[in-house]
Parts: sequence; C-alpha cells; structure tokens
Amino acid sequence: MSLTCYTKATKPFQGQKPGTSGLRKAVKVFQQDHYTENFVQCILSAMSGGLTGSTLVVGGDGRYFGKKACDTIIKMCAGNGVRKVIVGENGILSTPCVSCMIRKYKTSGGIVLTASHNPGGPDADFGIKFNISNGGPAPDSVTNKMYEISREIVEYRICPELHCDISTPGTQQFVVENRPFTVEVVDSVKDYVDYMKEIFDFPAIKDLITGAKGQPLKILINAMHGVTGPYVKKIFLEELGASPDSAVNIVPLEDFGGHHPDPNLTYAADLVKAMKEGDFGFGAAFDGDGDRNMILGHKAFFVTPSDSVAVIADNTDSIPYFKKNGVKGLARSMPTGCAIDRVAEKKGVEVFEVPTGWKYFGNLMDAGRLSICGEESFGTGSDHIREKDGIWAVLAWLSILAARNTTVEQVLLSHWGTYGRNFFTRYDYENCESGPCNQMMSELDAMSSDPGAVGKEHTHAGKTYKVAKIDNFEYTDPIDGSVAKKQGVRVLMTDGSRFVFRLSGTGSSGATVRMYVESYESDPSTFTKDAQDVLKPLVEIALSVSKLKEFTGRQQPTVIT
Ligand SMILES: O=P([O-])(O)O[C@H]1O[C@H](COP(=O)(O)O)[C@@H](O)[C@H](O)[C@H]1O
Ligand SMILES: [Mg+2]
Repeated sequence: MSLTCYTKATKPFQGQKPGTSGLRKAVKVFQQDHYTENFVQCILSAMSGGLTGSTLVVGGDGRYFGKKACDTIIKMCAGNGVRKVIVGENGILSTPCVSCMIRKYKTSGGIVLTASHNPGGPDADFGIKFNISNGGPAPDSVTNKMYEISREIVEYRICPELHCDISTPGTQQFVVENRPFTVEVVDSVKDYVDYMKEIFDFPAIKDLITGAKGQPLKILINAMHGVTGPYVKKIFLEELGASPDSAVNIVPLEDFGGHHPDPNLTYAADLVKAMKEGDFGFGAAFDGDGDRNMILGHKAFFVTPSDSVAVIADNTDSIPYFKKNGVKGLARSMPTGCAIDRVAEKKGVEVFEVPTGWKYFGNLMDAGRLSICGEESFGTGSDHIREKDGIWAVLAWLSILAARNTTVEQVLLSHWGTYGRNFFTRYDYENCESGPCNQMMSELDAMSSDPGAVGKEHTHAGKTYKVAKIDNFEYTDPIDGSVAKKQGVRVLMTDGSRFVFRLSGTGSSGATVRMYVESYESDPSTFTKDAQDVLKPLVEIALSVSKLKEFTGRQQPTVIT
C-alpha cells in the first residue's frame, strides 16, 4: 500500500532563528500547532543538493518531547522525498554519536534533538539542530537560509499515515507516494563505541582502571541523567572494567531528574562533593547531549576546559589516533583561555581563534588544518568527528594518565611548569532582562571606537592594568572567506591579560551575560594559587568598566567557573 502525503497550510512564527547551536526554546513553544513542523520544513527546504534519495540521521538526548519530535521528523522526511532515516533506538543518540554516524554512513546530514545543558521536561527546554554532511553543526550560511525560509513559510509536507515503531532496532520499509522509504532503527551506542575503540588504546586504559600494573585508578563518572548514560555503561563499566560504583546517574531521564544537566562546578555539585571526599582519583561529568565535559582530579582538583584541551594537545603521543594521523593544527574559541596557543607555538603548528560555536571549527578540520580544539564552555574535541565530544575527552585524559602514570594534578603542575599558567574564570549572569543587557553590550561596543578608552589605566587593590586594545571580535573563515561579526567585546591589556563580554547564544529566553577574565603568569610560585584570588582585581575592573551590576541589577553571578 502506498502512503499518501499532504501539503499543510501554515503561517510563519517569529523567532525561529537558530542560535549558537540550533533552535532552543521552551517545550511549550515547540508544542504550538505547526511550530515544530515549520522549523523542520525550514531545515529540509534549506538542504542543498536536494532531498531525493538522501539519508538523514535523527536522534537526541532523550529529553521530554524528543520522541514526539522524532515521529514528526520521520513523517516529514517521508513527505519531502528523503529516501532513508537512520534513527537511534527510542530516539536516543548523543550529539557526538550523530556526528560519528553522519560521517560513517556518509549521509546528507542529521537532525539532533536537544537543548544541550538546559533543563528538560514539560516546563523546560527543547531544541532542534541541523548538522550537515561533514557531521558538524550547519554553518551560518545554512542557518541564515533556514531563518529566511521560516519568515515566509506558507506550507509544509508530511505523511501522517506513516506509523513507525522506534523502540526496537531493525529496518522498516514503506512505500510513500510510490517511492520506497526506509526507517532504520539502530542501537544507540554501537557505532560510537566501535569508533572510540579505534581511536584509543582500550587495553591500556583498562589496565589503569583495574590496576593491572599497580594501584587501580578509581574513577567517578556522572552522566547527570543525560544521554551519555548508556555510553558510559558500555564503555567504562563493560569495556574498561570499572567497578559499578564508578558511574552514577546513568539512566537518561526526560527531565534529567529536575536538574540542569550542565557539567560545571555549580550544576555538577554532587560530583564535586563526592570527589572532595577523596576516594576517587578522577572524576567527570557530561551535559544532557554528551558533547560537554568537566574533568576533576583527586579531591575535586578542577581542570579548566581551557587547560584541558591544552594538556590533551600536548600529550597526543599517548593516543593512537594522533600517532597515526599526526597533529595538523590547534584551535580555540575566542573567549577560551590561551593555554593552547602556547602548545601550538612550541609544537610549531598553526593555531586558530574562532568565534564561540563548534560550527566554526568545521571548515578548518575539513581542510586538514585542524586536529584538536576546545572551548571554555566545557567543550573539547578533535577532527575524529565534527562535534565536541565529552566521552572522547575523558578517554583522552585517561590515556594520558595511563601513559604518564601520574595524577591529574601532577599533569597540570608539570604543564604549567613548561608553559606558565593562563589563569581563567567565567562569570555567568543567567536569565537577565534582554533590554539592559543589549544596552550594556552596545556601550561596550562603542568603547572600541572611543579614543579615551584605549591607553587608560585601571587600578584595583594595588594592581594596575593599562588597556592596549578594545574590539568587538570579528572572524574571517580562512577557508571560505565568510565573515562573522560582533562575536564579543574584548578588552585587551598591555600585559596580555584580558576580559571579554558576550551574550550567550544557547538560552531559550531572556539574556545570559558571560564575562570571561584571563591573565598569564610565568612565576612558578603563583601556579598553585586560586584563580579567583589571582583574577580578583581584573574581575572588579571588568565589572566597573562594563557597569554590569547597574545594567543587570545583579550583585552576584549565577555560576562561576
Ligand atoms: O550548548 P552546546 O553544548 O551545544 O554548546 C554550544 O554553545 C556553546 C556556547 O554557548 P553560549 O553561547 O551559551 O556561550 C558553544 O561554545 C558550543 O560550541 C556550542 O556547541
Ligand atoms: Mg551540549
């Protein structure tokens, strides 16, 4: 029997503009009649190369509304002439796994259903993101096209009669308007786990964890009830032999147990607390969709994401993937601490500074100029896929610990001994009113053309900084020449210290201000100091220059990392 497709009339919704990483809104917004269908049609209509005969990967982090969205997407793919959809069992696929599968099966792209680290549930957030055929988030040229279509859309195509069960792996064949249409439901973890086993030396990591060559390393992995649970179970418990108490919160929940599935010192507080007790030598947590990670050492020694990627880049000889492929270049997003720049300099490889957003790394990787990159927002990854990858980062760290037979803290101390330390902190002011925050940003922006602002000295608690340059970061992609403007205001000091302000692009409502503060020290006596103490004068100067407290009405940030 051939199933019939229908063209449904619709009207544009305001604000279907993808942010840093897809469209993220409250579930209630996605639940409005036609809202999800409109945005899915925009994705499908914006796909270059046409849909006839194409294959797409679909999956997400298991949050509330994910299964419903999967069903809608499958029906709309059928309605739009897509040939095949590969979907994770029960709609579950981590973001790194979607990227891995797009590349492995050479599909035209994929649709990721997640709002990442934002809370989930009927009263929380949902998100839809389109990834292109290289496995990475769609670049601005594509998301701008999607947004243009969203403003003019009058109809969408759907096959409502298509009923497909995504609860068990297997292939289901349909005939849609006399064309074949296939839905392949796949095991959510297999392709990803197989790939990790190629990249890393699993036996070496297993020896470290089980203590085959000495003291076992006790690890504690907290999946925060996000999508990484099944991957953690398979990789760390089953493949690498960690004891059952090594992994917690590994059952994905539609509301992440009511928490923010965000791996930082505030929202992963239970991991920090457990690590402080001192029984474990290595701890990690991931966000809802599994692309972010936080690494902790014994007694909750915190590894900043900016240091984490620098350490990995400096230790690639313990990872088979890099031994085989070499390291071409390194990169970080603009607000990320500059530790990786020093590693690049020593190794004599290129280093790139891109705007916030993993999509900006993709072209460099595709052109063979970038191997390892990271962001201060707990994102670490490499050119093995085109997304940041939380579990990959943990396996990279465990590889380093296995090869060097040492602790997380010692690895950092020796890294700082070689390169000096880039002290870094980020202050988040979440869910502020948009109007005053936009005003603050435009006043900061105006300083870049104010001759009185450059050269000015600022003093706090006896520490004086002189402004060398102020700009609103602009990036020209070295591969395709595309330009991204106004990516954050940087205030650079004559001694190399700096602070940066930008508005988050991943929230679902209101505005979140992010303030990033960094300074560099080469004096070893400073290395073990608390970053908050070292950076305090510059933090105060940044707060006063920006008038942040006046604009936001906030005396304290919601999160400090
Ligand atoms: O949310 P995720 O994990 O997909 O992460 C996304 O957002 C982060 C920034 O978020 P914001 O704009 O809020 O600072 C980016 O660094 C990251 O590349 C992007 O993939
Ligand atoms: Mg994420």
